[in-house]
Amino acid sequence: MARFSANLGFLWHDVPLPDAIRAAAAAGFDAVECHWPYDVPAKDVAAALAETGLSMLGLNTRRGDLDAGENGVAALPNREHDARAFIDEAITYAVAIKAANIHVMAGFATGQAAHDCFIANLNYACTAAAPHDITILIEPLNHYDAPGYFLDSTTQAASIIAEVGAPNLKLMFDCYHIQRLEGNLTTKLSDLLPIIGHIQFAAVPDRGAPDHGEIHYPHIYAHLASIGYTAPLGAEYKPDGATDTSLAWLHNA
Ligand SMILES: O=C(O)[C@@H](O)C(=O)CO
Ligand SMILES: [Mg+2]
Repeated sequence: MARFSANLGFLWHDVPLPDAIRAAAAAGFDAVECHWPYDVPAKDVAAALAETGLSMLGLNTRRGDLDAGENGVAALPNREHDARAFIDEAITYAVAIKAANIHVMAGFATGQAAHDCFIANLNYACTAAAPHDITILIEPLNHYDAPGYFLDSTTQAASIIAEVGAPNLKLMFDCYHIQRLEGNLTTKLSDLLPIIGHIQFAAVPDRGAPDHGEIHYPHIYAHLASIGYTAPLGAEYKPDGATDTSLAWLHNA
């Protein structure tokens, strides 16, 4: 039977993070994950996790200058100082709340200099994270929602993971983004299984609850079980209204 992690960047995003953790536990999720928890003291998040018994699976590095529309800086040449400060900050926070994964956000960039910069920053992140048993994740984002994002295919992600060659660098396979970019989810999940560190999902194309749209998720759950993937799947969707009224898919899974 599939297990699920509530992505609190989208689910219960309207309540403080510790309360969102409690809500996810009450709803029956097996774990939680978040985007950018940095405004909340780590001790408050750790206390809610201890109280509920849930694990925080992951968090993201900061995006950078939001007013300037940044969406990560790790592939931005000449921003190494910020990229590494964000990586250090994410590791410190992840250690405090015992989070297993950090998604290092690449940003809007293209070309060889961006590639070289991303590789160097990922090397830095993997080396710094390894003593804490933290895995670094990279996530291709679809170019409808995030046009110009540096990482936009599974082929590119697999090639970067091979080039860095660190055992703690893995792919965040977000079924929503990969369906919009490439499709062929069943085969891609099998082929990429050795480098997958975490899986997320949502309906396509509206990014709503995973109970409608062009992906039949019960097939994906069964396929993942058949290939031995048993980690919680990250429900990273945008509820149409209150999160609590969007959970029929969870109770029917
Ligand atoms: O899919 C997403 O957008 C997220 O997983 C994320 O980390 C923020 O861009
Ligand atoms: Mg995602």
